[in-house]
Amino acid sequence: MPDTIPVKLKRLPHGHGLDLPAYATGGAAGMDVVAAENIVLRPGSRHAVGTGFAVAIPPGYEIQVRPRSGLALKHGISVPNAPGTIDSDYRGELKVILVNLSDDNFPIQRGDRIAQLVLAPVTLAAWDEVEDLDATARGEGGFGSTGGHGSL
Ligand SMILES: O=c1ccn([C@H]2C[C@H](O)[C@@H](COP(=O)(O)OP(=O)(O)OP(=O)(O)O)O2)c(=O)[nH]1
Repeated sequence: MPDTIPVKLKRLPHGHGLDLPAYATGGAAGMDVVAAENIVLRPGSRHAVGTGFAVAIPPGYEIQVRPRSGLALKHGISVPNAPGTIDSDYRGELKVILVNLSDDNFPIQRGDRIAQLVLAPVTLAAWDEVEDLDATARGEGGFGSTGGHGSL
């Protein structure tokens, strides 16, 4: 079993009675998180869905907000900013931005599992500004420079 990291969580008034984010299986990487509100997501629309809680993530970590594959595949419900970033110094309500990519209304009930949260370590970069970068075989090639999507 991986180590667990304590993360402080504060329920907000409208979050009382809801399930806390939880790992659905022993090997799950993400905790399923539930909606704290009822809403109908119309085709093509987006909404920042409240979860009813705020967190204090330890320094050196972030929480990533990721879509659930079942909702994406069956209903076209995704997280347009995936993975959403919850910073360790953020103290507001954790929200899940959802987008409805289907042609049908998608009703969300309070308590429905809408996304998953992954606690992840953060590595900070320190820029080292230089005049020249080391040469590589790729060079400036990118954005399809190695060919299309056919096999190599
Ligand atoms: O899916 C998300 C993404 C962000 N946040 C919260 C936590 C995060 O720490 C804060 C800021 O997010 P981000 O840095 O992605 O937003 P921004 O558009 O750059 O806004 P800001 O200028 O407030 O940083 O908003 C959420 O609750 N859910």
